[in-house]
Amino acid sequence: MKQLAVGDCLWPHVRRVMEEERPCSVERNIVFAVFREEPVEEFCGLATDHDISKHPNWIFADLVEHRPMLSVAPKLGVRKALCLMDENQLGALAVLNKGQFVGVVTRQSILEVLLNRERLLLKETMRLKIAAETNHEQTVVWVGRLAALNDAARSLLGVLAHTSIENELLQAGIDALCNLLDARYGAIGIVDNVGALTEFIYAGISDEQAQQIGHLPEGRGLLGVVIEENVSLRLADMGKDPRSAGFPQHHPHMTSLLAVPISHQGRVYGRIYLSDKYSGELFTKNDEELALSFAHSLSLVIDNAREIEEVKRARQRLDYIAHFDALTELPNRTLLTDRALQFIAQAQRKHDIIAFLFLDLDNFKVINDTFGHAVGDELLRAVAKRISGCLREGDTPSRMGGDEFIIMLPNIADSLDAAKVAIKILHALNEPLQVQQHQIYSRASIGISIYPDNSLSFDELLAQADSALYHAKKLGKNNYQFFTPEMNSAAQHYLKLEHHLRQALELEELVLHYQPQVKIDNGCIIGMEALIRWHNHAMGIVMPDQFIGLAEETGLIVPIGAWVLQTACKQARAWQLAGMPIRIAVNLSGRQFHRFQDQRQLLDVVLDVLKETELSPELLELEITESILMHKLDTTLDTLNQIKQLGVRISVDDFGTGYSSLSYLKRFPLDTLKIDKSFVKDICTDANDRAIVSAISAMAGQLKLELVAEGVEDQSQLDFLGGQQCNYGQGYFFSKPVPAEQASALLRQSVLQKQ
Ligand SMILES: Nc1nc2c(ncn2[C@@H]2O[C@@H]3COP(=O)(O)O[C@H]4[C@@H](O)[C@H](n5cnc6c(=O)[nH]c(N)nc65)O[C@@H]4COP(=O)(O)O[C@H]3[C@H]2O)c(=O)[nH]1
Repeated sequence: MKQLAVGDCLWPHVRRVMEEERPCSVERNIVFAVFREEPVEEFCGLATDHDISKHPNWIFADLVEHRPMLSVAPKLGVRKALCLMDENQLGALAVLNKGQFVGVVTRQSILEVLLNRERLLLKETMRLKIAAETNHEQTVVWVGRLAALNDAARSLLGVLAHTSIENELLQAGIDALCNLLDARYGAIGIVDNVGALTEFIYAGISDEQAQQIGHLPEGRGLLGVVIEENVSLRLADMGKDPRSAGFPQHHPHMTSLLAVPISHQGRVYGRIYLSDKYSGELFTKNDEELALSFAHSLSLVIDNAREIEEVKRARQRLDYIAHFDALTELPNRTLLTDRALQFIAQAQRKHDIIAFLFLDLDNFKVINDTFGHAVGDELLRAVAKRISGCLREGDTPSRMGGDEFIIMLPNIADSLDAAKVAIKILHALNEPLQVQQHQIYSRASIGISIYPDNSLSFDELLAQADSALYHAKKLGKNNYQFFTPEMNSAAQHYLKLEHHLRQALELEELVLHYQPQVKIDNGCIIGMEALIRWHNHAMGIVMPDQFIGLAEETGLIVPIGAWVLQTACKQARAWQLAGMPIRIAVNLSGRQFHRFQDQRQLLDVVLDVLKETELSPELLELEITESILMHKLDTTLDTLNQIKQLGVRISVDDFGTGYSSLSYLKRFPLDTLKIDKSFVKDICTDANDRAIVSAISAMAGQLKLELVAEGVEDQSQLDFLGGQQCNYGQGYFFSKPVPAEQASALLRQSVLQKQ
């Protein structure tokens, strides 16, 4: 027979993943082939379910990094591959052909192919046996074949002896043995150190029967004798043997029995039994030898597997000690360094930002001296927990020793995010910790460095975070500092803004200004856009561009947005009652829209406001951006349709600057497009802008959408727009956004002009 090569034994359960992915739910026996994006899908290693269960928080890049990168060619013989796996304590090897990933070979995939081969050989032998009964000459051939079969079985078992024990393999083993010896029933039972049955692999009986039999304690009946006395039994009618009393009653009736212990050097690991040949013949001495040979190999497998298990556990322990801090169970400096170097390498390609926070407790020495080391240790554990509770899943908190912790935040949007995490940690540590019977305040200081702004080198970044920490301590402790003064002042400004914005609604610092939207051919006002202004007592007037983003990030956009809607509708209702019914346009930002939408609130808020202010729905226009439309398409469409059904108008703001998919214009229930002011600005000098505005005008005309040109500042722009199918304009040429009173005056004037 042809020698088996690894290419013939590829494992079918292989999943391709990218190195930055994080394993989620892991099915047993899946092997992950890990690739990196550049150079084009380069194979970088394997990760198994075992690796993942050892390090559940690692991304694939971490897992691959800590596993020997071994690969074999498809033509390599299976024995060599098995030796390689044993030598390196690996359950799977990558198969590469000229550097290209072909697949994965595992112990089990090799053994399954071997067993299949054996089954084929067995079938062939049976065929020959039948032939031999009719043709005497064939007997010689059959004997030769049987010897070959025994050889094959031995070599298979020899291989088995080098592998770990797997239920599927035991199943294949008992099936092959039953076939080989023509037995109706058979089972392998493995017991643990205290004699309890841990595995029960059977053939010829139902699962239900097996369940009842498999749960019975060992040490009873004939099979108990085999284990307790470490002897084989070969009986013509087991019912006649008085020792069979207590044999599992749920088993189908058995007459002849062959039972052998699975033992090695006096230690019994279990037993194999076979019973009732189909032919009605009794088990022979030869049968017993074959079963014993199988049992012997199996005992080597189990012996080996238990030893490997012990070594593995010891290795895992060592691995853990090498990478984790024993006191807090956080990663230690070694693991942090490993991860940081990986993230930095990745960040170089992806232009990510990484923050390193160096944290040191402000009063640890005093606490240690006052309450003793046991309390100190417990405090450090509690602090580690508090720090971890402030972080996201991908962040790495680590302990350097003493009361020093380093926290790595990969993938932050900007350095301000690091400041926010630092504040969160400081707040968390400002709450007292209950350690034994003591309530302890353990405040901290934090120094922050940022990759790549401060440095590209990990060592330098740590030194910078340390020096920032020193600065924070000098400034009076319980605070954080960046390595550079610019970052500190940017963070301070941002936090000041946030602090004030949180109070802006309550202190009634927000007001709306209104900017007219004008019909180009007669100059009459047809609507007003509500634009928010913030008059802060300390900072003066703050424009929306400076704080809407912050409001979105902090979630303050929800109450602020509701206030804008309410105030604008109230004003529009007042104008309606004063005989000047015009449309009021209110901006909805992306976060505001989707945050509302997630909570199924947007529709409710609009309904409530319309009810409360009694404004006619057709006088309200919600301005949304193209990006809102492109996000969560289906739910967005639903929400907009519901809003539309109320009679409220919908317009697309800053049209032309967002995603250029035009298909949504047809799908969504839109009324108005607002051409972005950047196109209008150079309309008289830039032929491209002119072409864009003409195209948008023609398209809006075809789709029966109203068109408003934003940012109209002079007559020449207006003249050009007048020549297009653009009926409405908005901009400084007509009026800047003005407070409500001035807007009312403009409206009255417009009404008079109309009359
Ligand atoms: N250069 C120039 N600019 C003109 C002209 N005419 C109007 N503008 C300005 O262009 C902006 C138009 O508003 P937007 O595109 O909705 O852009 C708005 C909108 O996206 C957002 N915003 C304003 N108020 C709110 C609000 O209540 N809620 C939300 N979510 N966003 C708002 O802030 C952005 C900026 O608002 P503002 O600073 O008021 O700036 C306004 C307006 O003052 C002109 O002729 N030339």
